[in-house]
Amino acid sequence: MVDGLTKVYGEHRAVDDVTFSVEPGRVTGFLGPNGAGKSTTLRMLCALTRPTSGSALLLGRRYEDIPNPGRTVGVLLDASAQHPGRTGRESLTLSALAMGLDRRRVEEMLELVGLTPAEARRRVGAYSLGMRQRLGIANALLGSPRILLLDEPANGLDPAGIRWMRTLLSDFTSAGGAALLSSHLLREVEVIADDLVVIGRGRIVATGSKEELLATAGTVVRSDDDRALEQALRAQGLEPVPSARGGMVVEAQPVEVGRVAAAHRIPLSELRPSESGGLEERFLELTAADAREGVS
Ligand SMILES: Nc1ncnc2c1ncn2[C@@H]1O[C@H](COP(=O)(O)OP(=O)(O)OP(=O)(O)O)[C@@H](O)[C@H]1O
Repeated sequence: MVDGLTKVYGEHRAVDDVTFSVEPGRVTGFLGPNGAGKSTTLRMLCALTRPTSGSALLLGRRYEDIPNPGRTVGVLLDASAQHPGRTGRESLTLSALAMGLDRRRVEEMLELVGLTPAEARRRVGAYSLGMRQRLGIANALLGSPRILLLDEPANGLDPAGIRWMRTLLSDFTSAGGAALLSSHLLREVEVIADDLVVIGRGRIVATGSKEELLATAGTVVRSDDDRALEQALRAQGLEPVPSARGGMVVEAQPVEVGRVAAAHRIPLSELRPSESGGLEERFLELTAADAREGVS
């Protein structure tokens, strides 16, 4: 779906050779720290930003080549961008008319996202962020699309709202839909997504099923001299990644890491399998280097 996608702003590679696909029947979480390139990627997918190179296809076609795109792909990029002067119902009705849909669909969607008739009569300008997100999701689902692209849809939702969204998306994917949703919060995505695409500084850092990424065996190691240990590990062909919590993470068994440290007489203060911290630890490790470089 996204192949070699790149967006360069001046000298800055906001999205750098990004390749991934979103499978039907699955919710794919697009995870990365602020500024990682998530929104730019989503904007390129729906033709709001022109790629510098690479391609972004939806069911084999570019967004701009899809006739009546709302019936193929539902998009929510910025819930706050909805017209503040219109009521929720007006906003959905206009979209329904533009897509050639029956007005009854508007009522169905209002009900689906839990906006009451009284709320639907209020102007969007008076909505809370959570209500705007619900309205935005209703808008995205209006045309019964097969693909959903949602940028930070859980923003503004409380924990109950996030559970609601999980159910909604799981109904969508059970019917064969493919959903891509971005988030900078691992906790949100962990609850909702089946697959993960992790991005940092415009580049893909990891992709796979949530379980796969959780299960990736690794070792957390900390020593008196991390620099020397890092060099020793690299000399063995290993690739230690500095951890956000100090020390480093290595894709190898603890015993293997321990042997390298012993051979170089480097005292260790910590040596353990990394799975314990789950995806969070992995996310922090994967993005630690990006975050640090971003600060300097
Ligand atoms: N129109 C633009 N002109 C110049 N730089 C841009 C433009 N749009 C985005 N960028 C830069 O591209 C990088 C990626 O931004 P993007 O909004 O895609 O990140 P993000 O992962 O969605 O983060 P956030 O969650 O903060 O929105 C950032 O460094 C941003 O400053």
